[in-house]
Amino acid sequence: MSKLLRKPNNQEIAQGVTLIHDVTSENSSLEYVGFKIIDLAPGATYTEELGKQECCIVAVTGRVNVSDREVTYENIGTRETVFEKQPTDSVYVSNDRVFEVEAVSGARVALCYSPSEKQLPTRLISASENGVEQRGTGNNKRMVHNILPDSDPSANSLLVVEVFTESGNWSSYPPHKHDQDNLPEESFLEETYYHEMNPSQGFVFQRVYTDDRSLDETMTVENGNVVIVPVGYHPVGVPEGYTSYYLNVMAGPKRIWKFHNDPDHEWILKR
Ligand SMILES: O=C[C@H](O)[C@@H](O)[C@H](O)CC(=O)O
Repeated sequence: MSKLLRKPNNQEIAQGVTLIHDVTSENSSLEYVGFKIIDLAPGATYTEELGKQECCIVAVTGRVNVSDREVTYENIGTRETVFEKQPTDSVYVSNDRVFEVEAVSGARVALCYSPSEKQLPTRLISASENGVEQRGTGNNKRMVHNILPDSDPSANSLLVVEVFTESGNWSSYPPHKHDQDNLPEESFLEETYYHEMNPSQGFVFQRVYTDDRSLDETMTVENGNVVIVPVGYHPVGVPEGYTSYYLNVMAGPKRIWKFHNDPDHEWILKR
């Protein structure tokens, strides 16, 4: 199995708290992005103390209360399944803070991390603030919810977005990359993909590859899998009959999303 593909790992870490994914710089080649998925039973609480990291807490499904022990955001979250396709609520918590997530209902929560030195205010990013984009044409259409885009100054290095791709369509396509710290041409952002499919037995194909093909992995990605994108192009293809969801976390030396399309396939955009 590719080292870029992570399957769900249901590890109960506290009463009613199950760790599904935990991508760190210790167990991956990533230096900027960290990512967790936790499932919380009703009434269960997850607490974490942040060092020099910031965290975007995304209520993927279900409802939670989020506190940094100074302010509490109650009953956040908007959906029982991501395939309701409506934006959800998130909370940004900066470095050197503690946060607590308490489940109001059964909940799945994404914890999206990146480096942070300058403590910024804790902030609710309400569903209504998500910028919704219909991106692409033909069989390249997808819907994007911008949760924490580079246009939002709330964070120091973190970018968070979720993407819905319908049956028979492609996303992150034409293939693009952002693995060079070479602005204004391109920024360097590591990335993680947390994938879900509807119906849940579905799969998508995701390729992660570099111009010189020193990295070239094509993965069958199933519901609940994570794909790690340290470098390279990273297109996703969705088979007929299924809807794809993924949550992206990006971070790098500069908080700018400036990607470079694969020149072999950029003609797609010029039809
Ligand atoms: O670089 C960003 C990620 O690859 C996705 O969020 C991608 O941009 C989604 C898309 O445009 O299809």
